[in-house]
Amino acid sequence: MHTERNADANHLLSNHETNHYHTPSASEIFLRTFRSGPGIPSGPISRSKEGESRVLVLYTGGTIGMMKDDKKAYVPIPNAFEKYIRRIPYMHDEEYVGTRLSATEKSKFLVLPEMTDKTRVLYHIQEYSQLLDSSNMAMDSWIQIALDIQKSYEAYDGFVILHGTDTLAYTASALSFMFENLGKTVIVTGSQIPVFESRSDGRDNILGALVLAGNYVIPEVTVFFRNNLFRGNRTMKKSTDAFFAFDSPNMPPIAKIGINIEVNAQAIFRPSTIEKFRVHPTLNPNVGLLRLFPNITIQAVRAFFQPPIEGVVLQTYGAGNIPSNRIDLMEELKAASRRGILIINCTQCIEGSVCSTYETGMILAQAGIIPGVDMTPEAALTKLSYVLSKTDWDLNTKRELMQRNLRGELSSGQDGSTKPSRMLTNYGLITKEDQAELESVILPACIIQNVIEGNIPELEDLKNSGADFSSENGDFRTPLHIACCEGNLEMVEYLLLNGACIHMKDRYGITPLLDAIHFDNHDIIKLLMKCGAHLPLAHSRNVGEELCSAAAKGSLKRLQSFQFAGADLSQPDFSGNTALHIIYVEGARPTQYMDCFNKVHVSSEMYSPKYRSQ
Ligand SMILES: NC(=O)C[C@H](N)C(=O)O
Repeated sequence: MHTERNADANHLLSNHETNHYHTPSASEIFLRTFRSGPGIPSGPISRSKEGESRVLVLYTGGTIGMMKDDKKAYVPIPNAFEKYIRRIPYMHDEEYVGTRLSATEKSKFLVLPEMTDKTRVLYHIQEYSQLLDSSNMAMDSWIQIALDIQKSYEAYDGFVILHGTDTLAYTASALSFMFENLGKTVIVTGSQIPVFESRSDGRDNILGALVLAGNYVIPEVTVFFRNNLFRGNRTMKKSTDAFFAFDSPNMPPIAKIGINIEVNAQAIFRPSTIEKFRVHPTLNPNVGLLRLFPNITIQAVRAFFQPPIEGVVLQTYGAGNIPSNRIDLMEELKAASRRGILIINCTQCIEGSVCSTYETGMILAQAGIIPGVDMTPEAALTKLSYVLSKTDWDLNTKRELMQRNLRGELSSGQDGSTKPSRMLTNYGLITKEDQAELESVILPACIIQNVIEGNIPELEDLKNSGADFSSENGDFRTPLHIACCEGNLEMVEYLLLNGACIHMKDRYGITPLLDAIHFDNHDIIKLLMKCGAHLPLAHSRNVGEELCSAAAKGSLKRLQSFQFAGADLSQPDFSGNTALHIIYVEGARPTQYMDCFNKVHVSSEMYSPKYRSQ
């Protein structure tokens, strides 16, 4: 859109090309620097990050690990997958393991070789005792996967689920609902040809999934297939034999792997609550998918709506239409809805949404059938199963939630368009091209500046312009890192409610929680803990060092910071001393610190000089 200001800016720019005496304005400097300045690469830049990330791979079965049995049919083979992967040099760096990992870690972890990506990805493959073709998987399998991730949630940075492709879209959709307040990356992948065969898509799929899960915080259940990362509850299996077997027809991929990894930050479904991650471990099995077809008999429909059914996804024609001349059918649907059965209207088309454009669609909405918008049948069915299993929600709440966008599974009416921020407009940078080129450079810097200044109204404006509050600066530091150092509790709360991820690490492996600890911002530490922040496990030795150093300096405040962050205060430093030893040696009265240590088992041994001298 051209406005007067924009016209001014263009005028200034064209003037500049002809007028040598013109002094460039700030907007021109921005444009010249970032639009065509030398040395500005066109794609994302690879930056290296210190340290390692840990990914848990849950291997549930599927073609990826199958071989042919004596009847020449593919079946999953136990205890073969990891052995095979360990022998592939691009999947496992034996040398690194030999020199860097402890004896117990060596047998547990595989490690990806050094790449241009940010961290070394260590991964542990947990093979299920009963490997399944995904056609044999059902709700109990989804619950088991969810609980396994919950059990290991704090020990890993990200999760990869190896799964058969046939029912993968159901599993990914179900997990997306069962994971409440998810803060880490969960990727489901599989393959069309087993990894053991020379021409397999499985090796690339697992490699890509590991690189993404180990380097990016994408707090969603996603599906990685053939270089594309899709939102899990938007996916469907679209091909029985192509390597490009999955697609998300109503949503572009969240990330694409090519020479560069391109993550579409705008597409990520960000957190907007201050709550800890938890798993909702039950699902209601009394749900079904009913696909209409011309001449469907009323007996078939009636049989479908018999108890114990509680929820039905009705797959209708086109934009959500049903034969309006079938009075018997409409009466049956109305009666079922009156009995409290939730009926969701989803299209049989692969792409698009249901709406009330036609009389044949409008009658369904009028009969109390819930519009499923653009949900896939897999998403609608698993969402129904999740919603119906909530015992503390009444029927109206369940009806309402089926229409609400819970995990990015349906388009909520906003077209995703953004308006230019006041800041860019003030500089006259308001054309679409200006925005696109500059937002990746200017918006993150503006966010950080406003975070430092505590300017929430300005951040609101930037948010409406599409600013991403999880964006990283050159050192991978996010607005939340900065706010935690600044000690502005209100700002931290604002960021957490508006898409900031608590688990993002900067170049040196520092999380926002560690920043809040280093600045002894106790209220912020408590708020982050409420949101599910935790100390990185790989940091435990350093925590011992820091505790001892705090004790040596007599910093009760720092010890309390670690206490509020859930640290084990009896953790030793590299020489085996604990903070309590140091306090004792320094001659401070231990009672002064007792409030901090009351949860620590203080044995007389821990005080003894004998222990200290070891
Ligand atoms: N490609 C595959 O993984 C198909 C297999 N039948 C499964 O779903 O387990």
